[in-house]
This record gives sequence, C-alpha cells and structure tokens, in this order.
Amino acid sequence: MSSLSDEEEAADPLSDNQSNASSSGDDEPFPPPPLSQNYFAPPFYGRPPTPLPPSPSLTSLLRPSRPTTPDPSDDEIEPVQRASPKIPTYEYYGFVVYLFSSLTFLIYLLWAYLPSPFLHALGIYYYPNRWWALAIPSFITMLIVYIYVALALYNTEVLTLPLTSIETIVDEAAKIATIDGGGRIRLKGAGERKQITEEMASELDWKGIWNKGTDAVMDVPLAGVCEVLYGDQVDEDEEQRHDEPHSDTPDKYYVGSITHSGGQDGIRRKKTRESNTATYLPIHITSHYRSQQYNGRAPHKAPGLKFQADFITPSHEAKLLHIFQHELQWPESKKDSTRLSLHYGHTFDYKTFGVDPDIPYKPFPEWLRPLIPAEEGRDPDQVCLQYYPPGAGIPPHVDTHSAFDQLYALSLGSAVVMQFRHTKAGEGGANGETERETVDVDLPPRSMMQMSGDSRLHWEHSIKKRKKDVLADGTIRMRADRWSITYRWLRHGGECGCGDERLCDTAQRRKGVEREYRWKQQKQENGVEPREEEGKTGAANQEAQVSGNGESNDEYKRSDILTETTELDSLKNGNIPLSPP
Ligand SMILES: O=C(O)CCC(=O)C(=O)O
Ligand SMILES: [Fe+2]
Repeated sequence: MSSLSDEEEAADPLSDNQSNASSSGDDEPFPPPPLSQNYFAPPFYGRPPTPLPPSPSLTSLLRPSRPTTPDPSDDEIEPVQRASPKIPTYEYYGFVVYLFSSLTFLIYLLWAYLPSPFLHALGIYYYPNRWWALAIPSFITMLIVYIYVALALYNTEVLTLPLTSIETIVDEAAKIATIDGGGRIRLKGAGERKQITEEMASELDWKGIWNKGTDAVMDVPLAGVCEVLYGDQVDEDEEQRHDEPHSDTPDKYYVGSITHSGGQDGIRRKKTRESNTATYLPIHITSHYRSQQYNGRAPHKAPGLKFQADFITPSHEAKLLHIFQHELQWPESKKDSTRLSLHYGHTFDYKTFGVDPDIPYKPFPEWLRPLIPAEEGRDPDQVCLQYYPPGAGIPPHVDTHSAFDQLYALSLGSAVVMQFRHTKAGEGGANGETERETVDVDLPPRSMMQMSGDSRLHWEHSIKKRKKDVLADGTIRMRADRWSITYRWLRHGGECGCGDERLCDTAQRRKGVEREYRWKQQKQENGVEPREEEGKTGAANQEAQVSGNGESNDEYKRSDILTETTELDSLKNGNIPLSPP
C-alpha cells in the first residue's frame, strides 16, 4: 500500500499525517484503518503517532495481554502494545485531597453530632470540646464577612480619591467620556460636538447617560460618578435646576471635569467649598453653595438686605404655629410639597398692576398685629402668610416693582436657605456670557428680614424646592414645615424709577415691552404655549414673569396658579376663620 500522492492528499483534505504514517511501508500486513477513524483524529503535527490504547472491556480485563476486540479473527493480529498514557500527578493529589477532605468532613460530623455514648462505644474518649465544632465555622464565617467590609472600606477610604484631591482634576488630554448636544456619549474629538446649553442640560437625563457605561479606555467624569452615586438630591432639584445660577468667584474651584459653560462637555460644574459637600452635589447644577450664616464672615453680600434675629420669642412662635396648624383654613394642595398661601389686606391685581377692587380688603387678624414691623410707620397694605412643607420652594423672582415698595419677611418653624441672585446680563464671562452672582442666606426661625435697596430691586430671591439645605460648613440640614409672613407696602404712584429693564416691570413697560409681549417672548424662548389661566391669576407666577428672566418654570407656574386661585376663591367666600390666639 503506497502512501497518498501529493495530489491525492490535496484532493482529500480530511486525510492527515496519522493515516499516512500508519499506512506507510509497502509490507504493511493489514489494511489501513478505515477513513472514518481518521476524520476526527487530532493532527499530530509531524510527531510520530502514539497508538491509542484499545477501549477496555470486561473480557479484555480477563485476558490482560490481548487486545480488546472479542472478534476471534483478531487472534491473528499482533497484540497491540498496551498503552500507558501518562496520568498527571496532580490528579493523584486531587484524588487524595478529595478522600482526605471527605474523611475530615465525616470525622467533623461524627465529632460534632454523634452523642458521646456512641463515641465511647467506638472507643473514642479523648476528643476536643465540641464547642469548637460550632465556634470554628462561626469564626470563619464572620472573618469572611469582616473581610468583605474591610475591602469595601478600603475601597472607599483609601482607593477612592477625595474630591478635593489634585488627582481628580482632569485636563483636555484626559480620556474622559464627553457627551454631545443630544446627550450621547462621544469620544473626545469624534465628529461634530454640539455645545450643550444650560437649557439643554436641564432636559438631559444625566443619571441615564452616566449609567450607560463608557468605552473601556474612557472614564466617566468624577462628577458623573457623583451623579449616579449621590444623585438623589438631583431628583428633588429636578424642577428647579435650570433656575440655578452660577458664579465665578475665584476663591472656589471646580470639582469633576474642569469646565465652564460650554466646556469639555458643555456642562457647568458646581463649585464648592473645600469640603466633602461636593459629594452630595449633582453635576449639572450651575451654582455653588455659599451659605452666609450669622456666625460667618460678611453678613450678606446682597446690598440692602437687613436682618433681625429673634424678632419674636419661641413661646410666641409656638402659639402662632398652633394657629397656623389648627385654626387657619388653608387651600387644598394637590401635592404634598406645594407651597400654600393666604392673603390679608389688599389683594394685588396682576392684570391692572394695582389693588384688585373685586376682592374686598381682608382685615388683619389679631394674631398678626403684633408681628407687623414698626419701621414703616404704618400698616402694610398686603400681608401674605405662606406655608412651605419640606420640598416646597418659591421660584426666583422680584416682587413686582410698580406695585410694592418695602418688603419684609418673617420666618417661622423650620429654618431655610433663601438664595439671592444678581444677574449682570452680557457683561461677564469670557464669551460675553451672562454673569450671575448668588448669595445663600440662611433664614432661622423667628427672624425678620427686610429687603431694601438693591436686594429688593435688583436681586431675585428664591427658595429651592428640596427637602434639605447644604450649609456653609457642608452640613446637610433637613427641612421641616416652615411658615413665612411677607409684608408689602404699596408704592405711591405705582411707578418704579429704578430703570432695571431686566427686573422692573415699570422699566419694561416704558420700553414698550408689554406683558402680552413678554408672554410671546417667553413662548418663543421656551417653545411652551402659555396656559390660558396663566395670564389671569397667580401671584408668584406673575412675579416670576415680571422678573423677566426668560426662564420657563412651568412646574412652578402650574402649582402656583392652582394654589393662588384656590386661595383667592376661599378668601372671596370668606371662609377663613380669623380667630385671635
Ligand atoms: O417665604 C419667604 O420668606 C419669602 C416669600 C417671598 O419671597 C414672597 O412671598 O414674595
Ligand atoms: Fe418675594
């Protein structure tokens, strides 16, 4: 039998060296093994084939020197050498370990569970105290638990860099996941990247984006990690986030990617003090916290803001809270976190920008009289009592310039941080951005605040819709129920001369920007059709509009309108008990 020629071999791709080798030599006494045996045989890569051992069978065990086949014709065939395949030594070891561990486990079970008479019957009198049979596994289990905890702590405390670490700062060369204008994660420099505006940022689902995961060679920015890990606060801020201003004060630095508006990924990062408060801060919020507390340095940056702590005593406050909680009839609220308000005195008509003649003057209740600030020398024209459950806020606004002159606010119940912001349109920023300055003012209970001068006319004030405040030292303070009493004095002549075209309704009217026109402008800017009732009622809504900041805050408008409308109705019906304390 000759070996396959080159052509035959080429024509028969399934043949291999094994078949060739086994069929080599013309004097081969027996035919080559059938092809089917070679089809799936492994190639030998040029090495001489080792004959495979025959399959063992019972009969072959009885005839140790014979091959395995029971066919008698096999007797003619030369006995095939019994193969002695090398069994790796570790298999022996494995088997020994298996036997040993099974035996140990069996001994353990006997030791742990077999009653001592049985052990004695077996002649075993000396064995370790069986207390150890439980103690040792318990120790091991707890050790494993402690190892897990220790690893987690090591991960957090040692391996995780503090946000203030220099190593968390990234530059343009960093491999950081960036996102485009549509919120898609992109490799830096890949394709057109549209800059993300603040408005767009407020629309994007940041948590979703950073949860998606990134390319293996890229990092999620540190601030993105914070978003995912500590993003709960964001949800509470969702409705308010686009109202948050930013500031470029040089005594602060950025955490996460260093970016400005339109930076690497177009998101302005929140700047924080050098403290771990940053951990709690969501990335897309564009302001920093700078709570001004009364034991702090400068009292207030907003000029004209005056403040008197402990305007009333705690026992007086307690009586007032009892009245607010049990005697006043508040409007129905749709959500648990809706601000509610009750008006006394004149009611302002936002259509005519004057006192609403349809709503009769509501005399001040007795409990209110001692709370009226004496500085103005006469009673306020309007007093507004407001209730803020935790999570409620008030959007950034200036109280209407033409209608009101002096403003005071008394805080009761929970402390809250009120934010004041000042916008210098078109002046600041390297790219001619609008520059904003913000000041957080902590309002403790029983304190009276007066907004006069610039803080009254040129600074907007707001309370963020959330359940906790971050203080200057990084403390997170939970909010509780808060009440405020706002006192307003009507402005003589109904004209304001401040000339602030951004915030002053008189200046805007003089410029020809009528209310209706501002609605249209807002619609164009936001793509939102103003609701029918928005033009009719809603104090805070109108205030927000008069502030003319062009930012839509539909969530606020809707709840404010509902609140105010209900409240006006209830006032008209005269169903508010005005009993003295
Ligand atoms: O709740 C406060 O302290 C202030 C409320 C306010 O700004 C307003 O009613 O215009
Ligand atoms: Fe206000």
